[in-house]
Amino acid sequence: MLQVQNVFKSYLTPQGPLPVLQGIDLTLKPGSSLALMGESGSGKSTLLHLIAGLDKVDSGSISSGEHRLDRMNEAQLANWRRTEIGLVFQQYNLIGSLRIEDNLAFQARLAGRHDPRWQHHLVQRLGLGELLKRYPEQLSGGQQQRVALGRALAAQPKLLLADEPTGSLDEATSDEVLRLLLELLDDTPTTLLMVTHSQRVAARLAERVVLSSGRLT
Ligand SMILES: Nc1ncnc2c1ncn2[C@@H]1O[C@H](COP(=O)(O)OP(=O)(O)OP(=O)(O)O)[C@@H](O)[C@H]1O
Repeated sequence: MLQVQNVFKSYLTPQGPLPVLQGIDLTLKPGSSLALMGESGSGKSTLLHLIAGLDKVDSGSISSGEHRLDRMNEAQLANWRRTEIGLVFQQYNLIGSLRIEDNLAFQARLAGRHDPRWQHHLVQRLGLGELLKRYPEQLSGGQQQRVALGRALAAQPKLLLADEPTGSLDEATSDEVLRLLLELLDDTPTTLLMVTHSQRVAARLAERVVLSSGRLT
């Protein structure tokens, strides 16, 4: 279970501190799925980055079991990202110099959890079997995003953080990618936190929260 408690975060700007998160409370149960919505600039990516351990809170706590992210040093945060977090972005972020099969295995290898049988299962479920020897630039956007999902899930993360994962896809492709993701998550204890601007996408997840004026509603 991931718990965010009373989290505040500001950025320093030339005009002074810009308060972005002003008392965020959030609980993510294992296996749950939550859509994080809110206007552009409301702080959705900021919150995702804090949970991913890519940035630090000003105050408040983020905890997962006995792990306290807000008390981790850089090496511990790097380990948190490597072993517990799967990240998926709007722009796929595959490694251009690696074939699809090696992109898929990349994070699982880093996490020390490469499991050929689980990867094979993901390849089958995501329909990537014909594409394994290709490079990312030889794939469509929807295909690349399926690889990015496979890469994130291959490492069997506790938490999958997805920042507008269907934002670059047309409606039909977006629906297909989301369907595959939700089906795959049914087979795992992985929790999904997804930033989306789309009500259609948000409606497919179990829960929805909106970030506004630094707070969740
Ligand atoms: N590194 C930074 N330094 C200064 N200000 C920042 C930084 N990162 C983000 N901000 C500001 O913090 C606010 C929240 O940004 P954030 O990217 O979290 O919003 P968002 O809700 O994800 O937006 P979008 O939907 O447009 O992606 C914005 O006003 C943004 O300009």
